[in-house]
Amino acid sequence: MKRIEAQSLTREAFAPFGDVIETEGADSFLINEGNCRRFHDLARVEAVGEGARVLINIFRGQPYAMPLTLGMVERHPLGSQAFMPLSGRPFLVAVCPDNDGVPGEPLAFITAPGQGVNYARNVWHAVLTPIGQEQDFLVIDRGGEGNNLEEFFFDEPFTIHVGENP
Ligand SMILES: NC(=O)N[C@@H](O)C(=O)O
Ligand code: NI
Repeated sequence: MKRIEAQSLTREAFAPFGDVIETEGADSFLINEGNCRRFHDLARVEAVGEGARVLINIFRGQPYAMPLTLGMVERHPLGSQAFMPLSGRPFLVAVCPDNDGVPGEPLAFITAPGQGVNYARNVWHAVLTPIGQEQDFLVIDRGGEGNNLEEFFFDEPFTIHVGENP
């Protein structure tokens, strides 16, 4: 199996796949008479198709063994999908470029505490991947009519490593 090393998550590196949700480097301004700072417009939410609406969910994810064996990625053709952890633990993110409907080699990222991600519509990604213990996430994605899930199974899985010396 081909080995993939997870890299630290940055807005720049993740930009082709969506948004990094974090306060660091974000536009912000004071509201509520100066008692609150609004970190503004952090990610682009998309919800298209018949009856499309934006859903706010909480996902309670179970941890995956590391290194991760990645055999399948998925995408949502009708909407974006954002994952914001409700605790400070890092989690694993994996995305793939699209080559005419077929995912290319994955890129893997380890989040820093306080970072979340928003997968842009139709971006190939691994399912929610907590590390080490159960973790809750606020998830914003698309509801409505139609099929919003496309899965791709790799002929040969990848192994994704976090923080090891290659
Ligand atoms: N299926 C579902 O709602 N979750 C996945 O889309 C995922 O990205 O974890
Ligand atoms: Ni998804």
